[in-house]
Amino acid sequence: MQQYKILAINPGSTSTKIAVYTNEQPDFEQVIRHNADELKEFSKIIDQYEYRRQLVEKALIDNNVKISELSAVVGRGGPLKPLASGTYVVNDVMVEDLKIGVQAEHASNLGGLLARGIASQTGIPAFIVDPVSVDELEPLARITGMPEISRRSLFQALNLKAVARRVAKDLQQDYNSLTLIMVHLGGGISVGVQRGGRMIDVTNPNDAGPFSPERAGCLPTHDLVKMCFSGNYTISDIRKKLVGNAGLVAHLGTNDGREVEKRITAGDTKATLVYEAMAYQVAKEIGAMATVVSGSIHAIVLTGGLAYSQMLVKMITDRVKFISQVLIYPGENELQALVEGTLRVLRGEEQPKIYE
Ligand SMILES: Nc1ncnc2c1ncn2[C@@H]1O[C@H](COP(=O)(O)OP(=O)(O)O)[C@@H](O)[C@H]1O
Ligand SMILES: CCCC(=O)OP(=O)(O)O
Repeated sequence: MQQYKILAINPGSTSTKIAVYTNEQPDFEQVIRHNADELKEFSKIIDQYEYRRQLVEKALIDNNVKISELSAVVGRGGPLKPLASGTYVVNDVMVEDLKIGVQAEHASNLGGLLARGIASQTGIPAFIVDPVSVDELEPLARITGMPEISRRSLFQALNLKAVARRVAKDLQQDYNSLTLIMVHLGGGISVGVQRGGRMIDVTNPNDAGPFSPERAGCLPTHDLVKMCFSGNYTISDIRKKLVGNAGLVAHLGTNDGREVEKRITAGDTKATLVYEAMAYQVAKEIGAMATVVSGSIHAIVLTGGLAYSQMLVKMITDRVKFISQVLIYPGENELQALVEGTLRVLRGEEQPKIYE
């Protein structure tokens, strides 16, 4: 079998996760942490490019990997224009959109740029896989009660698509024949319904659905508008109150599910109420997504870091198990998903897509 060596890069707000795989086998995985003081000097996320590139290249040297040995480099894709699921070549048009943050500023915009920057040194291909702007929404799912505002498809597509493939394999079913409710339980939470290989409805973790460890989720609109016009907050304050300083962080001062569970076990009633409320909102959204496909579902799938939590998983499962079986795939496995998407293209199992 041909051997492919692939560097995968997943930039997050406080870390850059990297891995080198030979085919499906990891040679090494490393989390490079960026402390808040180091990041403070960059006014925009995009300005961190050079700083993060140098750290990735140092990690390759530390792990005895030469760029010249690599077959391809792949990065997590950011909020680009709405696009179909798949593996994309990082081309000039994409580079421009990643630089300007065409739908939003997000650390994942650095993924394609870092992949291209490193790959171009030896002329190997650079890819992204299932960026957060994968958009397969049905027309019905886009409409709101305010014609000027449509619902947008932004979610943890990379993990949810990879896990849906794994579920199909484990159930020995064709990926395109399954109807699944897919739930990413991470720092942000998204709940979607995938039918025929397409995520036909999904909540954007940054402005809808359940609250999460660090995001506010769906809010009563009038109260939010009143807060925005109160004169007490800048736009940046409000953004932080919605994403970053919201959810468990706002209620309990931590974004760590393990810490919350320690408090619950020690008898902290506030922690219990807030954690249960988060599970309640996730379950309610799963119920809503079940109506999208009239209840005809093969499985509800829970994934992401919080799916490691037996306590949270039980709280959710107790409320939704009447709908369908609940399958648990803990972790976010994004580096592996990037490598899998790249291998499908290098092996000719899938055509690479071109971003326009
Ligand atoms: N064993 C566990 N029990 C409870 N919570 C956990 C556990 N492992 C991870 N988490 C929580 O999962 C969340 C992070 O999930 P993850 O999918 O890694 O998020 P993201 O990639 O969005 O930052 C954090 O709140 C973390 O505390
Ligand atoms: C922008 C939507 C996807 C998202 O929220 O991803 P993270 O949870 O990784 O920030």
